[in-house]
Amino acid sequence: MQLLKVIRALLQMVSYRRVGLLLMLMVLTGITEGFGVLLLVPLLQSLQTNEVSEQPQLIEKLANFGLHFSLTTLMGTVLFLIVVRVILQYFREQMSATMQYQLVDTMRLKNFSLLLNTEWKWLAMQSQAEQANSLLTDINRVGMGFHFTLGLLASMVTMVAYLVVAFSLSWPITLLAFISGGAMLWVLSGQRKRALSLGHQLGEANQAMQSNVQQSLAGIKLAKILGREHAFVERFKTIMGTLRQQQLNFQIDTSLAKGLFQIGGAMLLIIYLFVGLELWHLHIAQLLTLVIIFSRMIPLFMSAQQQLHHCLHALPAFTQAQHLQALYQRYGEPTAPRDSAMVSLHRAITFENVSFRYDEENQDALKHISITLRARTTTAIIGHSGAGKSTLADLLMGLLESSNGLIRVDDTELTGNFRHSWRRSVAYVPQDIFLFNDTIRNNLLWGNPSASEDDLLDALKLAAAEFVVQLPAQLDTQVGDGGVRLSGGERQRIVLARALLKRPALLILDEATSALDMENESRIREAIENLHGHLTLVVIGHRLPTLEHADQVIKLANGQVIAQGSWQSLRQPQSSCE
Ligand SMILES: Nc1ncnc2c1ncn2[C@@H]1O[C@H](COP(=O)(O)OP(=O)(O)OP(=O)(O)O)[C@@H](O)[C@H]1O
Repeated sequence: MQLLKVIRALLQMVSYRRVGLLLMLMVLTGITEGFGVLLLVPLLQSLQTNEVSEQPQLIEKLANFGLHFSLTTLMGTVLFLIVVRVILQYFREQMSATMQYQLVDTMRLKNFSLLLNTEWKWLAMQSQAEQANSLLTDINRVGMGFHFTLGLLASMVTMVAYLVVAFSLSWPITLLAFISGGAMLWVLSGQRKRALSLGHQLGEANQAMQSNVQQSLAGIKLAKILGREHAFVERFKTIMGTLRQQQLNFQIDTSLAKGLFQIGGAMLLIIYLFVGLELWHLHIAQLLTLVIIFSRMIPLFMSAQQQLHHCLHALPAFTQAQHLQALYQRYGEPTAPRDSAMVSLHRAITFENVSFRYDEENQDALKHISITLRARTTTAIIGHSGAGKSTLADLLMGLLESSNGLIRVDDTELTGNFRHSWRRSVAYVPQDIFLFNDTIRNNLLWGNPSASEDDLLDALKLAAAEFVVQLPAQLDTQVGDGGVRLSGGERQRIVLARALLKRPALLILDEATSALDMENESRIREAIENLHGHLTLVVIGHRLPTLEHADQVIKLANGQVIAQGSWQSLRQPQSSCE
């Protein structure tokens, strides 16, 4: 029942016209297959007697329409039908594959877009491995499941064609075959349930593998330093073993079902032959054709059984993808207007008694914050780890929405659709530098695709990153994966240049100098000084080289503002920072 619902949902995702056309191709293939087999009766008779004598009812009916079969026309027609069937099958398979990829792309694109549109508050707490596994592995499994579903449909249509022909030859034997085949399916129903549960287990094992690979890659440097590579390899081996065992279990289960079906099928064929010849005294040509039909139906039945196994196996992957899709929709933001204009900041950003809490179980991460950040001034936010600095930055950017209190950009409340427009007008240099494995030029253009060569060079200069023009390939230097070919300080300055290219109304530098040596720190300080007075700047950190230049310093502790003012006023002994 669940499978039928899923098939309906899947078919809705691909074009109905294609589904209709595919079904038509399946039916046509079934008809040519059935008719070709039916012609075997007179063909077998003629081989025995050298003339076409007694014919099946269906063929006799065709004779009423003036269609007569001689031995040569019979042979020619059988051959013609085989060719037609092969051509139809070719188109059917092409179409199934196209539909499978169309489905995978549609699901993947939809889930990926919805994921990107979720509220940061929710997204920040999700497992990245789970999302990656669903987008990559699970949706691929759904595609495979869909492929097998279409195969199952095709097998069923062909079986119906065979059954019609078999009924027209001898309905009692066909009924017997139908009932015994059904009984065999019933006997194997336990195996189908096992396929479903193996599907669940395989999904979990895949996710564990994905998460392990991601974590190992992220921690590879640390593992090398600590000499713990073997620990990663051992963990990888354990998860790989589990995954392999799940796959093997499924394979064993499928082979077992296949073997049982083959033995059962052979036994049934012998029973049909005996009953047909001894009890119902059927004509040998009819009986032979029936045997041909049933012996073709047995592998068809078997592959239908296996296709059903594969469909059931893919079912949990579909359920998981749908479950995540529902979550993405539930925690989605209102759709961002694509062409919303950049917002300018003229007077100030104000927080009025703002509090924020990540979830009900936790305490407020920020409590009763009332601050003002005047346009084109520099504000430094300081405080110990966990004080709430990054949360405050996320609220400033409109990434998070306050749980209580009001945030205003000039006179506009930072809520609803305005949050999207505001986010586009803000630039952010995070603690964890993010660079694409591409050239410096393309990394910069990501900040502003329409920037000219001069804009790029100006931004690099402002960010104290002129070193780029000294490089042999200059802007076309490849930065490597995550920017590994550059030093930490160089990466940070390129990211700063990229942020500046956007010409933001507000620029936030989060721990911009935390990992830098003295020389690089002074370069960043130089960059920040360059920017002072040109745009609204917020600098966050534990240790700040720019405090003297900040127009105001806000000190946070336990989510509250405990001191606020100029650097000089905060340097008094009772309010010392760091
Ligand atoms: N995604 C999250 N889910 C739940 N709680 C969070 C989340 N992010 C931060 N917190 C909590 O909010 C509080 C403030 O964290 P925040 O990251 O803003 O501090 P911070 O001052 O930026 O710290 P650091 O300097 O270490 O980055 C902390 O108690 C932290 O545990």
